[in-house]
Amino acid sequence: MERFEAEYMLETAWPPEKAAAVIAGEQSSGTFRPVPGETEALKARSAARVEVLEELGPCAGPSLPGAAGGAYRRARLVLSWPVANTGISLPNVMATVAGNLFELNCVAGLRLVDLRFPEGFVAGCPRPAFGVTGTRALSGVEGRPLIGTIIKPSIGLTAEETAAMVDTLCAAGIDFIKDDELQADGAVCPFDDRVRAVMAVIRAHAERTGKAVMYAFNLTGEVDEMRARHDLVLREGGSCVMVSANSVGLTGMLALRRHARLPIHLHRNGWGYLSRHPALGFDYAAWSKLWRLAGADHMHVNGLANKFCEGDDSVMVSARSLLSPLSGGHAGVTMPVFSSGQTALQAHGTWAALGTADLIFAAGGGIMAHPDGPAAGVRSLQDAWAAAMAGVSLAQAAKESPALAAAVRGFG
Ligand SMILES: O=C(O)[C@H](O)COP(=O)(O)O
Ligand SMILES: [Mg+2]
Repeated sequence: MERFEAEYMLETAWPPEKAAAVIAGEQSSGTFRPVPGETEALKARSAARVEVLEELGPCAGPSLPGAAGGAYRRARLVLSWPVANTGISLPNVMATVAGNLFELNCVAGLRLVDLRFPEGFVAGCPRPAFGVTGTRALSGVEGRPLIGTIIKPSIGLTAEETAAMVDTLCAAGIDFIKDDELQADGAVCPFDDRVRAVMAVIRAHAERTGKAVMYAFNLTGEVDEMRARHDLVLREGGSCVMVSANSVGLTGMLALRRHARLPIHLHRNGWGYLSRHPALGFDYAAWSKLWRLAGADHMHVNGLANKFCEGDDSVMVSARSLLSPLSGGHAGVTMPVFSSGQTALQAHGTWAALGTADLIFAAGGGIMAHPDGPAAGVRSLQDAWAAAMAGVSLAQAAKESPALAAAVRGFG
């Protein structure tokens, strides 16, 4: 019988084998007491199995409140479940691998670090329809990152003001623009008005230059709303939609994916409550796999020297995980979106650390707050990336690019 696996970092004061057995029981056929129907035959059919339990040594602990007391230690724990328990159902996999187990009192810390699915499960999920290749084809950008921005101020601009900003950005040669996650369908800038106003500008530039800038419209909402908003973007000639993962959940994402004819740009806002404590929640590689299986074409990974708490190494591990195949038979690559406090100053480091140009590099403040204005902001990012990929240092490139020189002065 095919099984899927979840790997955890477990912290407990209980004997680890006992804690592992309780977690496995709680997440499959068991509960706090044996119950009459829990026969050996049923357990053989449906119980979770402890595949690996490797003690990693003592720790100060407890990392989390409310845990049973004693001498705390850490262990690497791999559990498996029969696919028959959930079927090919990502919402139910989520309840299984990341459900009640986090609040068991034998758990002093628990972090989901990886998920592994059999080929048949991966094949049965929708997966990204566009990924890197499809995004490049639609945006016409090859051989370098898509240079992008987030409309700022995030919220408060009208549809017409947003379109005017898009006009400036298109004239400056930007590749990609997105709504902020706070801008969806509010009274000041209704979704439909924004799409119509922005797309008129994008189409006008495309007629002139032959290049249609990719705009990720934030359609986050209820399922019917998201479908209708997607259809409007498609009718207006748009090439991308954006959704907030944690707001719509896997079910909302799957409904959108099954309907969508455009790339889905997945914003991970809320990631902090899922990951910020190192002994709780998810590693990005595990969490993002569920969204990749659900069909995310682009996913956020922060960026080097970002404005949040995440360190550079973690950012790069996340980005590389998106570019790694989902399984032997299905690449399902999702394009990493570097966004959060990015400016022209992080291009060299990003290129050196990632070693591929298959990314979207999105700077909101880094373009809008450029000392010489948004058009110079776009230019500074273009010049920084061209220099980085040509092996020209930032200092050298800044001598030849006034926009880059101003970025170094303004953001350095
Ligand atoms: O939604 C995003 O990605 C952020 O708002 C990034 O904005 P910033 O580039 O100004 O940090
Ligand atoms: Mg934002």
